[in-house]
This record gives sequence, C-alpha cells and structure tokens, in this order.
Amino acid sequence: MRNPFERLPSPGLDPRFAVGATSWPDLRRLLAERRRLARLLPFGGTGNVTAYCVLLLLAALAPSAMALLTGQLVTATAAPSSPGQWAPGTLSLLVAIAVVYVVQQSAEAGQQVLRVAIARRIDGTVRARVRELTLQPSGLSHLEQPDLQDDLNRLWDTGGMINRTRSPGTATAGIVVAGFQILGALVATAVVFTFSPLLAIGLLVATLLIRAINRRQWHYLTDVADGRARYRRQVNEWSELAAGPAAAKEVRLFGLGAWATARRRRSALEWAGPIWAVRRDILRKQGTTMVLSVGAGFAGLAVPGLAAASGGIGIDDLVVYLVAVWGIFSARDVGTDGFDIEYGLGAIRALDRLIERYERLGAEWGARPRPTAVLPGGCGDPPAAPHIHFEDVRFTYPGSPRPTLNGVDLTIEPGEVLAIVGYNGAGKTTLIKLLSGLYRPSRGRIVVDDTNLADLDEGELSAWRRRMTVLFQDFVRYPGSIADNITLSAPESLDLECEAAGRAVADAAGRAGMDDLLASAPEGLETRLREGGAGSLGLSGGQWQRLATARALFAVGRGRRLLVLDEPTAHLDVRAEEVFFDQVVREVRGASVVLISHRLSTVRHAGRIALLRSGRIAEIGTHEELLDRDGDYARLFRLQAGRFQTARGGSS
Ligand SMILES: Nc1ncnc2c1ncn2[C@@H]1O[C@H](COP(=O)(O)OP(=O)(O)OP(=O)(O)O)[C@@H](O)[C@H]1O
Repeated sequence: MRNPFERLPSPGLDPRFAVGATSWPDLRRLLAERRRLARLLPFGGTGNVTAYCVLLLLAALAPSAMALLTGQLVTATAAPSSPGQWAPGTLSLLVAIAVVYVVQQSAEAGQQVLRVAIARRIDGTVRARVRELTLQPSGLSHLEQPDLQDDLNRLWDTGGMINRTRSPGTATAGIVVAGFQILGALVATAVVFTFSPLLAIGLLVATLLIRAINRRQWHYLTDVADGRARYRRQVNEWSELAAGPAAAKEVRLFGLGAWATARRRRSALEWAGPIWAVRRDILRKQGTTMVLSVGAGFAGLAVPGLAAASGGIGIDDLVVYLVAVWGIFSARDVGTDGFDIEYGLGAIRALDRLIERYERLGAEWGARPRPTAVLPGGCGDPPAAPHIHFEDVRFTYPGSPRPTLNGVDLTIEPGEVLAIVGYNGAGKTTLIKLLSGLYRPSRGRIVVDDTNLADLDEGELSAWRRRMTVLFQDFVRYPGSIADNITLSAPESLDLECEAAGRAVADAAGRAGMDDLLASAPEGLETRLREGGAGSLGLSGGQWQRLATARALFAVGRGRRLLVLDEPTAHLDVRAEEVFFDQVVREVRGASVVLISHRLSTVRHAGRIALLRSGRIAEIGTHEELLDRDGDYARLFRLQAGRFQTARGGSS
C-alpha cells in the first residue's frame, strides 16, 4: 500500500527525509520512538504526570468548549428581552465562558511548571542510568572509544547553544503536549463535522500534513546535528585549550591565545556550518507549509462565512464553527516542541547504543568461572602478598597497529621489590594496567595465586583490586581535604572508626615526607586543597606527588599487599629522591612492591630489576647481575652515572 504522504512536494531536504521518512517502516519507527519516550513518562512522578495530563486535557478541550458557549451566547443575546434586562441565560453563559477562560489560562501556566518538573526528573533518571552504565565495566578500553564519548556527549548535551533545554525529559513532556494537541484538534474536527464533514476532514488533513512536514524538517536538522558529534568534540577540545586552566600557563607564555581562539573558531564553523545550512534550507523551503496554511485558513473562514452570508447558518453557528476551525488549525504548529522531541530522541538513540554496548561489555566481563580472589578485611588481618605470574602476555591497544606487549614472562614473588625499567613507550605502565585488570591481555595469562585474572567477573575483579594499590604516573588530584586525598585509595576506611585506620593516615603522611607540608597547612589533615579562598592550600607538583605517595602507602597500611609505584620520584627534589627508596620502598612491610622508574639511582636498590624492551622482558636480575651482563640496563646506568660524574668532575 502506497503512503499518501509520499506524494507531498519535497521540502527539498535530504532525499532520506523527503521520501524515506514518510514510508510505512519509517512511520512505524516514528511511533516506536514515541512509545519509547512514553515509557520514560513514569519517571516524571505519578502525581506530576497525572496533573500534567489533566491540565493539558483542559487546555485541549477549552477551545471547543469556548466555541460552543460563544455560539450559545450569541443565540441567547439575539433572543428578545425587556429593555435594561439580561437576555435569559446570558449571565450564566458569560460566567461559563469566563470560567473556561480562567481554566484555560491556569492550565497553560500550570502545565508549563509541571513540564519543567517532569522533564528534569526524567533527565535526572536518564543521567543516573548513564553514570551507572559508564562506571560498570571494570575495564578502560570502552572509555577510549571516540564514538562512545560522542554518545555520552550527546546524552549530556542539552542544546545549550540554542538557548533552550533539550533532553530526553523535554522530549517526553513534548510528546504528551503533542498528543493532547491532536486530541484537541480531533474534538474541534467533530464540532466542524456537524456543519461540513468535507471542511472538517480537509482542515484536519491539512493540519496533520503541516505537522508532518515540520516534524520531518526538525528530524533532518537534529539528525545532521547529531551526526556532527565528532566536530562538536573537537570544538570542546579547542575551547578547553583556549580558555581552560590546564593549558593556561603555556597559552599565555607562548602567546597562543589568538591561535587557539582562531582554531576554535574554525572548528566551530566546521561543526555548525552544515547545521546552519540545513536551517537556512528549511527556512527557504517553507513554501509548501505556507500554501497549505493559507489555503486551509482561507477555506476554514470562507466556507462558514459564505454559508452565513447566504443564510444557510445563523450567526451563532458561524461563531461556533469559526472558533472550532481555529481549534483544528492551531494544532498545525508543532513549534519548538517538534525540535524538542526530535532532539531528545537523538539522546534516546545515543542511550540505546550505550545500553547495547554496555550489555555486550557486561557479558564479556561478567560470565566467568568462579575464582578464589581474596578481599582484605575491614579492621582485621590483611591477606598475604600475592604471587603473580605473567605468562606469555601479549596486548595491543584497540585501534593500534602493533602490540605494546608481545610475550611478557615475569613473576612477582610475594614480598619482593621488583623494579621495571625501559625506554619511553616500552609498555611499563601498560603492564600495570593489565595487572590491575583495566585491560585484558589479547594472549597469554596473568595468574594471581593460581587464578587467571581473565576469569574474574566484575565483583571479583574489584576484590582483586582491593589487594593492590597503584600510584599512577598521572595520579588524580582529588578536590577535597588532605585526609580525603590520602584515604581515597582505601575508601572502605572512610566508614571505619578503627584506630588502625586513623593511625594509618598519619603514618602514611609522615612516611611520604609530608611533615613540613602538614605543619604549614592551616587545618592540618583537614585542610582543603585546590578550591582556593581562605583555609585552602595550593600545592606544588612535588607536594602533590608526596600526597599521592601517602595515598598509596595508606592503602598498604589498610591491607593492600601489592604496591605499584609508577615514576614516584618524577616531581621530587634531589634530596627527597635520594631518600625515597630507604624511607618509602624499604619501609613497606608484608607487601610486594613494583617500582617503575627512569631514575636508575633509585631502582638500583630493588631486589630484582626487569628491563622491558620490544614488548618483552629483555633483561632481569639484581643491579649487579645486570651490570655484569653489560646489556641495555648497564648502558643506561653508566649513561646516568656518567652524567653525575662529569658534573662532579666539571665542578671540582
Ligand atoms: N590508551 C592508549 N591507547 C593506545 N595506545 C596507547 C595507550 N596508552 C599507551 N599507548 C601506547 O602504548 C605504548 C606503551 O605505553 P606505556 O605508557 O605503557 O609506556 P611506558 O613504558 O610506561 O612509557 P613512559 O616511560 O614514557 O612512561 C606507547 O607506544 C603508547 O603510545
């Protein structure tokens, strides 16, 4: 069966939208999407939604009620009455019209308020779901996929640049308005039908056609906008660079302000240019809707007008029909609701893609045989340090042409201090990410106490992570107090009142060399960091690194039995670096330590040193053994030591 919409003159848009959007499959999709939005409605709150529907119903019925009452009023006033007296029934009709008017106005105002409340509640629910989804998979790789980032951005994007809030919630509230608009038009059609069935149906069809064309145009616009998510991301990156705090120092120092602003502008034009073109195109192609509007409007006025002029209907009926005609006709304007619905649907599509992706990830990470991972207890005795074995581990980052690790065989014995060294990009941090379960090896196994990490499900992986702690090279600077920054590595301690947890904070801070900092902090451990203003403290790079070290040591104090330190001395002064191994690493009790560093003067004290090269462990042994072997490690060590000797020689 052919779709009658197909014969519509094309608004000159993308052929997919000119023809495709009016095919039956697309209409079915359209209805399915609206049902999908309707399913979000309960999240707006039962009371809110019920009141909203009642108010919209009142607002939808008001024009028809007004038409009928106005007609009756005209009839009543035309009836003969004594001079100075109201015609019979006039007063009650006037009161009824006033009541309908007040109800209509109140319903309009009330529904606006409820609309915002419903939309915000739905948006809150959708965002909570998205946050829940993004935190769920234990791995990291999905977060590095640009299309996922685009979908997330699409979900958070409320169309701020268009100066209206557009979101799944606004779209859901919008379809309810649209539904009642149509209902109002149908009731008004029934009124006009009693006068002229042809006029009633003709006006209804014209109204629905105009709505369909407008909807299709909004659909096209939002589709183009959503398809440009990648460019939007680039605009955000340039904005961050041009005006954000991260690059502020270099931007000012190098005088990059004008360059960054120009790049941002170019990127913004790349993003918005096609969107503006579509908007211009839509504006130019308003001919069809204009012709339909003018034609339908003319017929709506002329047919009852001519009937009244020829005496076919009385003036009272004329008033009723004209008001009812307007009741049908006013539904033709989808207005910004149309954009709200289509724009919000873009977010819903992004949400569906995310859910599908996360379900896949959940299945990948979830269904595993039962392992034997051990959790550290609250205030009780911690478990023993783990025995870790990398067996022929190979790993390639998603989208990368070459493997970063290519057959790593390595054992970390319980309680040992193992240093890992290697050139930039050798894969040292990657090894730790795999050990933390943030990525899975593409080949080989990482076996912890007889359990293959790849066999752990989400919960068990969390349990494994609570046996270890990592001071990452790019550690996080948490906005909170010094104490928060220390205890967040073992968040279960936040709820523990046990003395051991309190002691562990002070102990970790002391061992990380934070005594001077704490002495100058106005509120000691409770001093807030990064927020600026009274009572807060700005820290230097080295001070932040000591704080991050304290965080790692605190976790060990709370029972973590594998401590990984990735470039822990990168920001430290020579004095602190010199004593780091003795004061921090050697003092760790009952835990294994993996120390990654380019400072060979620091790593030389480790029990064993492994050199990573070409994706494999190329050399392993004690400092002395590796020097005797005279390989890369020995060369690197001599190079570093030679620099100091030269400096010493030069200065003497
Ligand atoms: N998220 C990622 N996606 C794709 N490639 C990555 C990612 N992270 C790291 N790499 C690549 O993997 C390789 C190893 O990186 P890794 O950070 O493990 O090296 P590293 O030995 O710790 O280096 P450095 O000494 O400079 O800290 C590098 O070539 C890097 O470009």
